[in-house]
Amino acid sequence: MQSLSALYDNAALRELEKRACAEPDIDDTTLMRRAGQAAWRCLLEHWPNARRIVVLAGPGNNGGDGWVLARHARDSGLDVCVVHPSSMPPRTPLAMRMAGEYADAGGRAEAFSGVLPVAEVIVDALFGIGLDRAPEGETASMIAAANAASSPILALDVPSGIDSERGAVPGVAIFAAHTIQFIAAHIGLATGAALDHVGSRSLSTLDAPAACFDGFAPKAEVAASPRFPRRARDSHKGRHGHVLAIGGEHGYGGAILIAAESALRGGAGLVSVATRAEHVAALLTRRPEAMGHAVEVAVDLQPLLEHADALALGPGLGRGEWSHGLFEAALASGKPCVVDADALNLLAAAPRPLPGAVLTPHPGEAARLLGSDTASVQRDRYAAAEAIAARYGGAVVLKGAGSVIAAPGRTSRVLAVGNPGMASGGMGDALSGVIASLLAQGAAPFEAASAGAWLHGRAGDLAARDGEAGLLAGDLIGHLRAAIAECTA
Ligand SMILES: NC(=O)C1=CN([C@@H]2O[C@H](COP(=O)(O)OP(=O)(O)OC[C@H]3O[C@@H](n4cnc5c(N)ncnc54)[C@H](OP(=O)(O)O)[C@@H]3O)[C@@H](O)[C@H]2O)[C@@H](O)CC1
Ligand SMILES: [K+]
Repeated sequence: MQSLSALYDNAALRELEKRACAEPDIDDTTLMRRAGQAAWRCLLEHWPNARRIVVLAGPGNNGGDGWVLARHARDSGLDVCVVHPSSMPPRTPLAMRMAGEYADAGGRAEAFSGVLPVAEVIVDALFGIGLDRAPEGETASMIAAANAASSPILALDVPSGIDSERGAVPGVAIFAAHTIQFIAAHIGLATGAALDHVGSRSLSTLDAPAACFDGFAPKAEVAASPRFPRRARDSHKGRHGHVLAIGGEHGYGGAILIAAESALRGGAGLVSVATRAEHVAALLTRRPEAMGHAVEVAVDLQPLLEHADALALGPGLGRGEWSHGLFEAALASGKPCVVDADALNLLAAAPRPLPGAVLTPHPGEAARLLGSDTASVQRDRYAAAEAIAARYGGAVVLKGAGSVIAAPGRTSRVLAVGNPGMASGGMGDALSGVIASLLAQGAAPFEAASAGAWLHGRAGDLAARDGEAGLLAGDLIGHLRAAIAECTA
């Protein structure tokens, strides 16, 4: 049974289409008819009162789906106009056939003249998985005109202009109210810039037989909510792990405080903090449950490392001599470790394999780890996360809309929780804390990364019920306990 959680790339979708067409009672025409009909049903479900619709039809089979929908809408008595680029009439045999059937039935179609007819719903069937470059000229104008109209847009398969494999938006792209995907969910619609364009999402499998999916692992999957066992009645703090948070250079005390508090709310039995002496009093005032230790030289870290089960290394760490010393001592301990913030920058400058670690870069830090640039990371977030995992050996959480979690030999996961209110200072420190907390409680790096990122996003969503703008890391941390409770058997 296919779901929106199993994500496929375009090669897989094309192969699935081929396999479906090899079934005795299915051919490519059947699939396109089913796609157009499923899209028509979807339109009716979302906009049952629409009387006038405009269908933007591109040259390929995505356009073909649009012509089928237009025919159904017309047969049902709606006022329908199909608009196609004047320079790009239907080009594939299937699209030509569906356009012909629509015309034979007396349907209205016109070449784009610069303005779109007025409509209550616009159907976007310009480009689907076949988009291979940024739309330009006339097609870019059609997309801009559709976005500028006040009508909601139903996108067929992919909002036109989106790279359905990578989530990137190379130029202009449709802002859909809803996107109905065909056969299987597209990996690129779950992360990055695409998220602002897809609207709500649904999937029609076009009744492709389940056997078509045999031997086909998804390229990625949407991270499911983690499951935690209920705590034993005779539990004690020694059973729930000891986190050591390391960071807080002069002038950067807030980050390490947030990481420590988040590690406590993530369920760790004990949390120690190794930081500059000036931050200890503030830490203990804010969170007396944490144990603050003034560490002025790396050697002071040794006894603390010995007692720790996992480390949160990097929040406010800085990049000076003190920072280097703590960074090297922490990694030399071989303890499970979250490497974040300045520790990622130190790692980028002195790369080494860290198989037991969880790296939590934002796109800028990811670019430094890969020796590339932020735009390249964002152009293919899956590839970037997987490349970091391959290069450094541990688990990776590439932060940003639709955070991607990767590790060598594992199917990548993408988060469907979280919200833009979380774009504020301290959120990354809170993520480090909760992942370190799970590492300390015994989770393996990939599971700690995935479960920690999910809890962080879910707590952010709970906090955002009071509004997104102005949401603070401290507000999110206040909801971690509830998020964990939701996931506890
Ligand atoms: N997979 C399945 O199982 C099923 C798939 N189905 C449907 O088929 C869709 C895939 O169809 P598709 O392969 O014909 O590609 P599609 O997205 O229509 O575009 C290709 C055309 O656009 C052109 N073109 C590309 N980029 C451009 C640009 N920026 N600017 C201008 N032109 C550009 C490109 O031209 P070219 O690059 O050759 O110049 C080519 O002509 C899929 O998304 C789904 O809706 C369903 O019907 C049934 C089941
Ligand atoms: K489309």
